[in-house]
Amino acid sequence: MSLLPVAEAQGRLLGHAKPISDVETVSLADGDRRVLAADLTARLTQPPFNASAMDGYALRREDAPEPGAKLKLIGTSAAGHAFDGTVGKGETVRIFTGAPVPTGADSVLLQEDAEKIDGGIRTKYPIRQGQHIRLRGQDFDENEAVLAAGTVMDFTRLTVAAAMNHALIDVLRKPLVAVLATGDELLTPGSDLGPSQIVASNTFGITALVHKAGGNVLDLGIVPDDKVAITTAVRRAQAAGADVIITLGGASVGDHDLVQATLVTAGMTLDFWKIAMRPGKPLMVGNLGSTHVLGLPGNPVSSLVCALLFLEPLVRKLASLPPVKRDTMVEAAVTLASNDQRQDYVRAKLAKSSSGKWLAEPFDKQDSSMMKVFAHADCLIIRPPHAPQLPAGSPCPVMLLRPDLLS
Ligand SMILES: Nc1nc2c(c(=O)[nH]1)N[C@H]1C(S)=C(S)[C@@H](COP(=O)(O)OP(=O)(O)OC[C@H]3O[C@@H](n4cnc5c(N)ncnc54)[C@H](O)[C@@H]3O)O[C@H]1N2
Ligand code: MOO
Repeated sequence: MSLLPVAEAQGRLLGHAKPISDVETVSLADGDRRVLAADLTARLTQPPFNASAMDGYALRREDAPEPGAKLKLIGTSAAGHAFDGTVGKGETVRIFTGAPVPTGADSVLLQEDAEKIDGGIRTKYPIRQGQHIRLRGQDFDENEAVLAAGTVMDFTRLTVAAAMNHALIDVLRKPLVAVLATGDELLTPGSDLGPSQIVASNTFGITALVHKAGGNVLDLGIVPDDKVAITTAVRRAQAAGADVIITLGGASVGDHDLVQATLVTAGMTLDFWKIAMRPGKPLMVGNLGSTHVLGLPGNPVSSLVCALLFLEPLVRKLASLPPVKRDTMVEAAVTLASNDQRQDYVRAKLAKSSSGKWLAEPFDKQDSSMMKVFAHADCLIIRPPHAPQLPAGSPCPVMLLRPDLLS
């Protein structure tokens, strides 16, 4: 079987992915990073009344055409406690920020610009008609669609949703990703390991990536290299309504690599297997009905690189979230060797040069089982298939492991 180029494999996977349209209702407190399922319209006009923007005095501009006008104090309007009379000729009302502007008044004088006199105030500065008043509806009107369907909620949008008097919002259901680790050798972290046993670590990185990409995880745990056990776990995922099933390990060609055959027997249609990339060559993609199936290699670095390139964009597309921008250009800190037919993702550190340029320096050891190197890396240098040697100082494409690193 020939190896599929990375971009073609990504295109095929994402080409089949349809954004989830199921709707659920959540409280605003749970609304961060959720995607609005429908336009959100205001349930009230904001501000609901003409309100003072300052602490001072409400008055009629025509009563103070010049500094030095004397006005009689007839009452107080505070936030939550309106003055219910009318400001007449030559009168003023003490007013505080956020309080309703009383009927009759058309301007607010800052308290710093007023001199207190017996029974009232004297204005010290010229007054502009309408100054320091927030007009009713200047922010938004009742029934106005302030946030459009598809908006990703965040701190500003949650605040305006609350101001629109919504306690609950309708959002798109999050994709559910079932994660299944396979392998007789695997035990959960913290276990007492016997000879030839290792810790199953990949699930934790995959889970974090799925959460960041806007999905939920159903952890199916660890199952042995056994067709019945794998099938049982896959049926559990289907019964739970998983949108994506991730298998970890058993993706290659060994006698214990049963995942693909088991899934095909369980009804999976294989779309493609084996990608022209390093690490991650044995990646398998198929579907079980409407459920996407991604078989990731067992080697931790391979599984996480595959997850960055395939799972993260898939989950974000299903969740109607925009792709994460991870690709950028830096400079090669050292000369990079020519490449073979597999697109290489080389674990590298980023450092700023004295002239302010970002330089990528690969780690010496690149084995796809080496998690420490991956954890210390900032980026993956992308070496396209058959790339010639790249001299130190040349522009060099990288994929950032933490997208805000260079900002
Ligand atoms: N004859 C060939 N052998 C291999 C090929 C090949 O083309 N021909 N491909 C190699 C490549 S490339 C990779 S990558 C690996 C991937 O193999 P599998 O997906 O079948 O992975 P396993 O054999 O199950 O495991 C590989 C390695 O990773 C450990 N592992 C597995 N699951 C986990 C987990 N959840 N957490 C942490 N570590 C895990 C496992 O113990 C193995 O050490 O195949 C090459 N072989
Ligand atoms: O390509 Mo594998 O993914 O060597 O580690």
